[in-house]
Amino acid sequence: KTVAIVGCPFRGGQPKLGVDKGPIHLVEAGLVDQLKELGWNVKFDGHHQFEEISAADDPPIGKLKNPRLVSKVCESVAKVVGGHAENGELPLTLGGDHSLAMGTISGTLKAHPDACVVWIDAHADINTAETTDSGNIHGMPVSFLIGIGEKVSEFAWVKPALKTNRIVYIGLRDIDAGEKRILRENNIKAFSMHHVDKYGIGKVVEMALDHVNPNRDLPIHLSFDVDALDPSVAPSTGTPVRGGLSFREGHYICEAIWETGLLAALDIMEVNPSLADGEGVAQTVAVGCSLARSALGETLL
Ligand SMILES: N[C@@H](CCCCC(O)O)C(=O)O
Ligand SMILES: [Mn+2]
Ligand SMILES: [Mn+2]
Ligand SMILES: [Mn+2]
Repeated sequence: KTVAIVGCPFRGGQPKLGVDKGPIHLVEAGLVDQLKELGWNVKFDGHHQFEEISAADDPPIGKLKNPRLVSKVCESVAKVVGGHAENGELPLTLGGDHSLAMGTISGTLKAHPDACVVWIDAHADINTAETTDSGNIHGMPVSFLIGIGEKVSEFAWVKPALKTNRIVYIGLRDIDAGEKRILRENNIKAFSMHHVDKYGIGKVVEMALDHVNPNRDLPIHLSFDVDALDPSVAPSTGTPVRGGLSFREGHYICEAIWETGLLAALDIMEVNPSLADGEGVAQTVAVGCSLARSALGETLL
C-alpha cells in the first residue's frame, strides 16, 4: 500500500503569511519515515512549485481574493491527487490553506465518483461568492464542490461532483450567517462541538458515517483542518476558535476512519508554522504528523 504525499506550499486562499510553509515543516518533522514505520510505501516527489500570478494580473472578482491563482493551483492539485488515486495510491495532501480542498476532493471524486467527504473543521468553508464577507477562498471550497452560488467563470473547471448527502462535518463552532442558511437549505449534516459535548466523539463519528456512508461501502476522503482542534492543542493556525476538539477527540476521528478500511484520501490543512511561538509551532506541526499517522493506521495498542 502506497501513500503519495502531495506537499502544497500554498497560502492564496487566505491573507496570513506562513501557511505555505506548513508542508515543509510537516515533512521536516519526519513524516515520511513515520509513515514508512507504519509499513507504508511512501511516494514523495518533493513539494509542488506553484507558479505565481502577480496581484496586478489577479485583481479580485467581486469580493474573491486571488481568484485566478487559487483556481489554477487547485486545478493542478486536482490532477495530481486524481492521478495518485487512479494509481491506487492514497494521496496525503499537506497544506497550505483549505482552499486546496477544492482540488484534492475534485481529484478524489475523479478516481472515486462515489466517495464521501468527512470534513473536520471549526468552520464550514461553504461560503459562496455572494455570502462571503472576507473574500478569502479558504472559506468557500465546499460551495464550489457542491455547485451552489453564482458561477465564477475562473472556477468553471470545478465540477459539482460532490452531492450534498455525501459530506458531513465534525467540529463546527464558527459558522457565518450565510453558511448556516446554506447548510439548512441543502440539508447538509453537521456535527458541531455542541454535539460532540452531548453525545461524545464516538457516537458523533458513528452518526456521521451512518449519514454519509450507511453501508460502510463508499471510499472516504478525510479533510482535516487543524483549527478543528482546540487552540491549546494546535495553536499555530490562521483562524483559531476556542472550544475545539481535544487532542484525543481529533485522533479518535482519524483512528475510527482508518478502522473503516475505507480511507481513500487525506488532507492535513492550515498548519501555519509562523504564528505561534517556537513551542506552539512545534506542537502544531507534531499534531499534524500525529493525525496523519492515526488516519493511516497507527493505533494505541
Ligand atoms: N467563514 C470565514 C472563515 C473561514 C475559515 C477557513 C478555514 O476553515 O479553512 C470566512 O469565510 O472567511
Ligand atoms: Mn506528486
Ligand atoms: Mn477549513
Ligand atoms: Mn477552519
